[in-house]
Amino acid sequence: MQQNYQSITWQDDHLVILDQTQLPLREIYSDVNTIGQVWDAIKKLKVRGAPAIGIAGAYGLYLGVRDLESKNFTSFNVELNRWIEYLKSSRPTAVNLSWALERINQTVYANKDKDLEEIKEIILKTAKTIHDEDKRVCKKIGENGAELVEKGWNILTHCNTGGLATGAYGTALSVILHADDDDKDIHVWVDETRPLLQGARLTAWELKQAEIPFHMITDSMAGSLMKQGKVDMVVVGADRVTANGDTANKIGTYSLAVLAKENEIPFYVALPLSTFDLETDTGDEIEIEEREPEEVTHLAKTPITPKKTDAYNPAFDVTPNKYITGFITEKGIVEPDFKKNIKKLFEK
Ligand SMILES: CSC[C@H]1O[C@H](OP(=O)(O)O)[C@H](O)[C@@H]1O
Repeated sequence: MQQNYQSITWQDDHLVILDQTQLPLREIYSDVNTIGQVWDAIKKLKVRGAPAIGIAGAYGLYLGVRDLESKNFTSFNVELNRWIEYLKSSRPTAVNLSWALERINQTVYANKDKDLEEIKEIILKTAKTIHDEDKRVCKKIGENGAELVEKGWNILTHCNTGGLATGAYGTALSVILHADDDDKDIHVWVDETRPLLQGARLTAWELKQAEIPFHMITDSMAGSLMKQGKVDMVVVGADRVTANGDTANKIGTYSLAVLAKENEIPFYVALPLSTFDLETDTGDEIEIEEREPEEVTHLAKTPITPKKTDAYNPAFDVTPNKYITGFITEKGIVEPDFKKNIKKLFEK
């Protein structure tokens, strides 16, 4: 299976990103040369999707320290951690950003006695490793998840969780890509995913590229399709899964999970281990990003409400673990007891 596009590429001495705000109408690749441009790209969802945000943040940290002329490691480390907090402020919910930055921070500290220029190169090398690992991990997630899919199934998915949202292949969409590759003759119901329409704009674009049959639906149609027996499986991505399996994901995911339970439809969350947050016990503690009301009151910058209309715009919601059938990871399928079995994923 070939994906002939990359959401993020490191090219010589800078990042090149596929600007996801321009898809599906325009495929615009932009050069990103500074940490500020990385912060802006993440904030404006030019780069988006939990794993892709982590990868971009890792390269962004290198761009932030590359030209530092610190007197010693201590002053270098102060600047490094200042940039880590800066990058984290771009979007708080997806744990992959803080996971990637913390991994680099720990690698730097383990090499603190090295020459500062060598440490900078180690930061870039670690960013590239995180990027390459994500590609392999997402392929494995797809292979593991495809085994759950039966021939002829109709699969419903939400938001965008494909190669655009990761290093390659994706998470939930990787399951769909690999099920199709295994000749499972699937069909996909693609939630448009208001307000930013990641489903309509990005998942539709990726499924067209993969030549996988799908129908676009409005978010409000999902329940009725389930009730009619037209959905065999729901698979979504995640931005942060806590130690007990509570899952933060794109707004609208909770409603899908409740509807799936009501209609006895398997509901799976596909994610890399880097999206689990074992430091957080339950979903009640997850910070949910609130975005500008204009994303709700406007469509493609055209107002769809009367002037000065107030709007509430949480980017994510939290699905309690009781609504989740299982987690599809690169290490296999995780089933309840989630607290126990998620912990086992991380045991050596
Ligand atoms: C594999 S991407 C995970 C996750 O990220 C998306 O959010 P956003 O488009 O705001 O970055 C969505 O929640 C996906 O499920």
